Amino acid sequence: MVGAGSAGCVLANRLSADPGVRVCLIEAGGSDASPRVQTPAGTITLYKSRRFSWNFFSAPQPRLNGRQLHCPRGKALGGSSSMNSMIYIRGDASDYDRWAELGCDGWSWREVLPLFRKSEGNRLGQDLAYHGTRGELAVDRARDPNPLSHLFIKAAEAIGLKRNDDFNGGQLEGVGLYNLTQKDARRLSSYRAFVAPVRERPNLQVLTGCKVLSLLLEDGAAKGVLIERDGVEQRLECKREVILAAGAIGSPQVLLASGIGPRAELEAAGIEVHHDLPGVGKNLQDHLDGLVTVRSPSPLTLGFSWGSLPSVLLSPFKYLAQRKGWLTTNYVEAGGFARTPLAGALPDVQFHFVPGYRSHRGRLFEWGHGYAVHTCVLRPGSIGELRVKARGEIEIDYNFLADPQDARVLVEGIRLARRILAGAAFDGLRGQEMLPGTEVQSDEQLLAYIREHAATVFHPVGTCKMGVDAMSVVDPQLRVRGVKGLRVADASIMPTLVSGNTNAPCIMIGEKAAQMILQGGQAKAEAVEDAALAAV
Ligand SMILES: Cc1cc2nc3c(=O)[nH]c(=O)nc-3n(C[C@H](O)[C@H](O)[C@H](O)COP(=O)(O)OP(=O)(O)OC[C@H]3O[C@@H](n4cnc5c(N)ncnc54)[C@H](O)[C@@H]3O)c2cc1C
Repeated sequence: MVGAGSAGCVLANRLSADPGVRVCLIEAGGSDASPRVQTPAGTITLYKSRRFSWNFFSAPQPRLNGRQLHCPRGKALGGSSSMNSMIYIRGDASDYDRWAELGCDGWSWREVLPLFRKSEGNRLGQDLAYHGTRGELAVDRARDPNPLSHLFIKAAEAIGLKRNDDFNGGQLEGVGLYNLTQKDARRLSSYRAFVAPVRERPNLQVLTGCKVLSLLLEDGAAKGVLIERDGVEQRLECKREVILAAGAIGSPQVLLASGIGPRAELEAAGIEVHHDLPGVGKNLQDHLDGLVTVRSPSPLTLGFSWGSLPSVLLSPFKYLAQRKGWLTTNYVEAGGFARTPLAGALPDVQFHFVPGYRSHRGRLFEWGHGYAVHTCVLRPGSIGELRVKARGEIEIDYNFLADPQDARVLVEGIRLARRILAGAAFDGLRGQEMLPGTEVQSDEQLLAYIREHAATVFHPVGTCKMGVDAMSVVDPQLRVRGVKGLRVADASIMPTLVSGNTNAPCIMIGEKAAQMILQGGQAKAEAVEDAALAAV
């Protein structure tokens, strides 16, 4: 298995639970044993970390003033679940029903809900029709939410948005506190939930610091992988199958480097074509996001100032002694889903409220206080692609705003976010709006602002699309079309982007892949037994 991320870790757990299956989990990154990873508030120090992040940047985006957008992905045990903001959201039931309508049998909401429930260890007493309590993935609330997170909810209710105490309980729309993948105020990555507790299994081997360069292909079948460790290349062969779980950038990159992809592009990059599969790297989708950020005089908000110095200095002690205080925050404790005037029956934007100042200069830290709302386009129409370059390198082209409707939705979403922040709940806390800035009001001005400042909320998916059409890369059993012994199971297989954050859906994809592989193995064993009996 390639990649110990959100999907890879659950898959490694489920497969190795069968003593008859031997699993080798290969991860390019290293250990996750760092307070920056394990402490929720450490999350923002990871985005640009050279140790924990693949710091990808996109190709210049022509409709975003030629800017290259940052695309961090986790590079450590746990993958992106070791650097993400820990929000646990599944999306809308209709997301999965849409996959089924596109020909992905077995992936409708009714069929995937039991898999979400299986891995979940819900600690909030939420509706058992939707939630599991016995899974390894603890799901909790922020341990010590900032008072402003509650104010955001109050202000949103005041403009008519519904309160939602469970975004995963059958109704996405509304505002509330997010569920988080945390246990006792510590991050619970997919690695910590699913692999660390079973690492002693004799049939599970975990290799770190091993980058998979390409697949070993023989007679149209995957026989193993070529890895690089400490500058040395090595061949690892497998008996049964190779599973790529290297994420929406990593998995197509390995396929393309192995000569599996669009023929013309591979040839242009000087890569020998093993299998012409035109969909590899195509269908890239992500949530484009616009920020409203406001200064505040209040040291209640997260931020550095002389006023907040005592609480900042005390925070490590408060965390260690009580598991409370600043270090418990994931910075996006509250948010929700709303319909702009352009929406149909379903929400078209998601909010992430930050009870701290988000820099108007794109910095990680700024002196002083404030609060912010991120607003993203939930069901984007713009579709991008990954392109392979010489030496197998990848160019990420989101193609943002190719669909002009995305810009219109984002303009309306930012307006809605501003209306929330204008509410009485923030009176007394409100300072100057730094972005977009109060002078930015018309559609044209807001669009210009988006072009200059929009970013993503780090949810790339779809680059090894599951489906039954000519552009699909894997079939609904996640087998790579036209190559034997090879599957993909991670964010890349999503045919369409789900309406929400993507970690929980990736964990579900890992569960589903394991279920299909184990059932397939079972069916094969039974067929051999039947054949043997028939021969007697
Ligand atoms: C900063 C950030 C914040 C986010 N916040 C949230 C959030 O709050 N909630 C949420 O639901 N989602 C969030 N996401 C998104 C979510 O975490 C990801 O969509 C999800 O983790 C992806 O899972 P995956 O299994 O597809 O891949 P990953 O978890 O990215 O795993 C892929 C693994 O493969 C490894 N790998 C890649 N290439 C190779 C190779 N060639 N050889 C060996 N190993 C390789 C990587 O190092 C990585 O460990 C966030 C993402 C980021 C980056």
